[in-house]
Amino acid sequence: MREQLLAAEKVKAIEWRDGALHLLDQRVLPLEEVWHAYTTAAEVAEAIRAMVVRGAPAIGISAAYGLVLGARARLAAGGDWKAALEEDFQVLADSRPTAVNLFWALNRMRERLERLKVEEDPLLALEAEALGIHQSDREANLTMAQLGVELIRKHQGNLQNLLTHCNTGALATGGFGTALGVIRAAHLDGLVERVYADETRPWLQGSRLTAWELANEGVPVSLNADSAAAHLMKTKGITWVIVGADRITANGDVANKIGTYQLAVNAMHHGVRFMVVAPSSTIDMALESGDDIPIEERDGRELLEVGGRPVAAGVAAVNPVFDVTPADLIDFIVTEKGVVERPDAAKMAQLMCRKRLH
Ligand SMILES: CSC[C@@H](O)[C@@H](O)C(=O)COP(=O)(O)O
Repeated sequence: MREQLLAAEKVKAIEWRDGALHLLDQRVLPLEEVWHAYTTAAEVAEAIRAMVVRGAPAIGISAAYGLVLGARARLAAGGDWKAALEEDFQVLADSRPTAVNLFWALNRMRERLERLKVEEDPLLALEAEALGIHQSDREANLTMAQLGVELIRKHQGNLQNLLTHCNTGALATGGFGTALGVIRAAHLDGLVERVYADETRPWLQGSRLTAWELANEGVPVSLNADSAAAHLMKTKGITWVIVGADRITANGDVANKIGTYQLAVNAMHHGVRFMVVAPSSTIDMALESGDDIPIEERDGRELLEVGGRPVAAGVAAVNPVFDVTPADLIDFIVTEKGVVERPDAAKMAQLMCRKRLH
């Protein structure tokens, strides 16, 4: 199946070429396909903050390349370039708070920096590390897609109606996708009747990105208002909710796009299985539980305006863009190291001791 999945890898959102980071602008999809080139760490940080690039793994990969750009400028400036590079680490780390992949990738870059030997070219070494982070995410996607499909096949063999939230596909990762990777692979395996894609207010990752990715591949997809999910679970024979994650804590709690928590509550009520798909770079064993995860709050204008026009003038808005699903509402966490069923602290610790499966 791996070969089949590789052949199906079409859309890319991140490219490193000619010494620059090229990002497909996710703010204007699907109406326009616009690429921007970035040549400084500060520009990459701003692209992450403004959500030109988004999705936990994609943010981490972009930050790693951003650090390479920072190192290039600091080396050219001479002097104590490693000390000066700390500013770039900081500006990239400050771009978004919730997805731990960002900090994981920056830590990996820092570790590589600390391991530099005198005879090594620092820039080549850091570039190789960033490329390695990108490639390993791509491979993790393929492994998770296979594991997720096996789970679906094991639990129900016939055609499935699946529901997903936000965008977790090629646009959000270095390769095939996490949750959407499982869904795409399930479709290739002939297991999908229909995918219900939550529109994912307020930023509309579902309408603008997930529906686009699935429609491009001929996957039968229907877009629905987020608030329709419980009704659809009751009336449309949905068997799985499949979502990604931005941070998973040591006890198996999962932070993901706002609205995920209510999906999990509803899935439990309706006997619908709940699968979280995320690479181990999304797991933060330093945090005991989801209560410790910093939840990003974005500008209220995302709610108060539509296309720049006010729709609810004169009131305040509260706009947390992630929520935390408690571990006891989750049936499976699928990672490239294996699957955890009914996650808890002991099972998460065991998972993290395992090697990657491929
Ligand atoms: C593979 S992506 C997993 C998550 O990052 C995704 O579900 C999500 O919440 C993305 O949020 P976003 O605000 O679009 O960056």
